[in-house]
Amino acid sequence: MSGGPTSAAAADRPELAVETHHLTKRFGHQLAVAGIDLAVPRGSVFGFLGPNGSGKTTTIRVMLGLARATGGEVRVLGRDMPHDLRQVLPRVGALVEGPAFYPFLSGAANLHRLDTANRHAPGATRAARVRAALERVGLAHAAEKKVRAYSLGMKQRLGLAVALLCPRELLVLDEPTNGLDPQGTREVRALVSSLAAGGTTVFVSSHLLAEVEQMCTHVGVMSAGALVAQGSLEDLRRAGQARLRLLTPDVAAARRELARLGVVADDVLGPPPGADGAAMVTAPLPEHAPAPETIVAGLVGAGVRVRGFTVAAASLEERFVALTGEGFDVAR
Ligand SMILES: Nc1ncnc2c1ncn2[C@@H]1O[C@H](COP(=O)(O)OP(=O)(O)OP(=O)(O)O)[C@@H](O)[C@H]1O
Repeated sequence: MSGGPTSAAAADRPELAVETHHLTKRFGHQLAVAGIDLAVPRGSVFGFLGPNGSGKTTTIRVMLGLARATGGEVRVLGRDMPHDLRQVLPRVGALVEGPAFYPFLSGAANLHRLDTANRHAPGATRAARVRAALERVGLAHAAEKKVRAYSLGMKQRLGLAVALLCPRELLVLDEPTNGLDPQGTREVRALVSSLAAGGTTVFVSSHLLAEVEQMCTHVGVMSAGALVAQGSLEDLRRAGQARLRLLTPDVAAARRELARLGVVADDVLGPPPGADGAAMVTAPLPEHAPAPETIVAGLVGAGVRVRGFTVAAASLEERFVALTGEGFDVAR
């Protein structure tokens, strides 16, 4: 089942591991995914970031052929989904909503069972692959333990091990650190990095900005079913508006001078403790604002006593809050 119009269209963008066009999913009247155009570069670690209920899992389920789109197109590894599901799925490892394990079987026995069900997996190497997958997720010591005695974090790791049983071109991980303690979270991050270093594209959803910042090269931001931003982490950082912070006792004069320079200050917060009557004036810097040294010169020239002055790029968090109107949980 190769060739045809599907492959021809996909060949237009062979650099993408996942590509969607106007992908839409409705549940009755509810629009869960609102016409999104995802572009996941091959070789990237793509963080699919968004608050709970923003449509991440639904998108992933449609990508993997677990749910049908209401409209739009999905291509995974250059092929049409769900049309080419049988060709695509053996090349994709997925951890979505935790696979069902038999509680009365050991972790290793569960992996054996699942691997046997995969007709693309060579039986001769099964035992070695199961061992290696358990080692990679740090479960070698619990290989023979029954899954009913596993903690939530251990089950999550076992789910990851399933995705690692065979080499894959693309790994799709839905909230892989859910249920893991900080140590487990670090290990998953390291695992994702080592997989990416080996050339696997990793698509990982998360509601934790800090997590995405630490392990991803690219990010797509979902908000209420819409993809509100997408690109490399660097691009998104650059797109954030810089902010000026000025510590001065001459607030009114500072605001006037800033306005003259085209910079509109935010409302001033109370004076910081011990700042000797000075207050912090902050302002977003428009794209064509004068250079910081010009602003300082203007302020000094207008008689403003400048006790502190910084210009800092917006943090990714500020950028995302601006995009989604919501805060993200920040992993500590
Ligand atoms: N099977 C379903 N039937 C009806 N509504 C659904 C169904 N699955 C998801 N939804 C709704 O679609 C919206 C998107 O849900 P989805 O699970 O994709 O979000 P999410 O970003 O993955 O959130 P979470 O991190 O909480 O899983 C939600 O409002 C949800 O209630």
